[in-house]
Amino acid sequence: MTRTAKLTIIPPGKPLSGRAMPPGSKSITNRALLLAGLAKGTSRLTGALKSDDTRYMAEALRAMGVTIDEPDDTTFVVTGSGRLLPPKAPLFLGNAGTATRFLTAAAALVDGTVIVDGDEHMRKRPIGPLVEAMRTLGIDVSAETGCPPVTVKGTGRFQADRIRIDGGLSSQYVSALLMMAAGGDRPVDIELVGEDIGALGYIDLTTAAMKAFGAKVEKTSPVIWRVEPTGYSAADFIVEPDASAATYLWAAEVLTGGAIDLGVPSDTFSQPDARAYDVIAKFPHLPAEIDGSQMQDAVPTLAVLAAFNQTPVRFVGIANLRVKECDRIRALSTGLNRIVSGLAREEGDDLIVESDPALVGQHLPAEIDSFADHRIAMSFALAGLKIDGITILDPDCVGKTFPAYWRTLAALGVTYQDND
Ligand SMILES: O=C(O)C1=C[C@@H](OP(=O)(O)O)[C@@H](O)[C@H](O)C1
Ligand SMILES: C=C(OP(=O)(O)O)C(=O)O
Repeated sequence: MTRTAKLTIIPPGKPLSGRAMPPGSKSITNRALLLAGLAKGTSRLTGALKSDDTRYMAEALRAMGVTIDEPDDTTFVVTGSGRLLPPKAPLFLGNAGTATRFLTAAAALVDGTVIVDGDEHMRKRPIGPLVEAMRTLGIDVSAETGCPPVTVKGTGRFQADRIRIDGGLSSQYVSALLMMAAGGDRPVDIELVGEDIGALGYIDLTTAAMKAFGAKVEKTSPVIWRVEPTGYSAADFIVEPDASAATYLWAAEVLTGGAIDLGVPSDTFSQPDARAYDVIAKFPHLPAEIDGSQMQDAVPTLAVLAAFNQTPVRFVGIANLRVKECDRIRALSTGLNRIVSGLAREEGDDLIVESDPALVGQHLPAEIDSFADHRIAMSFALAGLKIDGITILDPDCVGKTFPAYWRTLAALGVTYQDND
């Protein structure tokens, strides 16, 4: 299939209203796929996301002997043998952080060699802290550059009472070790070390998914989780809609003064990004400072929204946005300044957005580089709802987590000029 090079958004000139469902959660789908793959028996995952990131996870599990059927667009039927087998070739995981980090740790449960690799973007995303933590358990694992590819020469077992991990760069390292730990042969304490961790809510998602697949995990202190060596049992599991995807729809609603029914109340999500709802609801009076540390994937949405706010907004607690699919702080400041020079600036790892409500209705032709990052493409599309001339480069990159994004906006009344 050929990729669309660019897409220009035509401001709808009216409130966006109607029904628009976000897809299933990427974070929860990739946890459930792995846990179902580690279990013995058949699990049925419904409401799941089918996108690049979850396809990479499913393909990797198939390469390790798991049977995965896909009876419809939102269901995976996963049959595991209780063991992952060594794959014949390196696992290629694109730029899926969850799949890459989770499978690196799970590879320790394989008796044989697993090479975990990704695309050129993933090969720049750090995995050193996870690799180091695994090494302290005597697992033979190496990542020459501190980023993928990672080679794990597992024996199917590991010896550990305690694993210390710094989750400052990515909470996914912690989630990966927690999910691995239930496959051990004695109880393990996973202890967070280091100053800070990105969204702790992702750890809660992990422990909730583990419990749904029969694991016993308990938080014994603010920084320690005890995992019992239960392994996993097959389960039927419902994946909730994706809260990060929901942020674009919530923002589209307030920006256009519309009424979009997502089919799911904002307070029923268990994912960290649902916190963004209350912030978005304050528009056009967003706070002067927004701490993005506990809702990181919502920051691009909030930053583009901030451009239309009554007053400037400083985003803090977002340093690890520099090691996501791209350097998101740079991508946001670059894109906003392309619309109007001076609209955003970086101060260390903070992003300051100089709001300008008068942007609305202007003709400001700007080509926005997505940097192959779905969230940059999806958030700048919001600017195109109010400014004439916004063109998103590489719009197909939304396929990472929200393949129906452009169609979803179209169903609400947004039209495009296809530049190809
Ligand atoms: O655990 C997860 O599902 C995720 C954790 C976050 O990443 P980091 O932990 O790397 O910050 C988030 O940005 C990512 O989209 C999904
Ligand atoms: C950071 C993200 O993804 P991941 O780390 O799972 O690649 C994201 O989806 O915004």
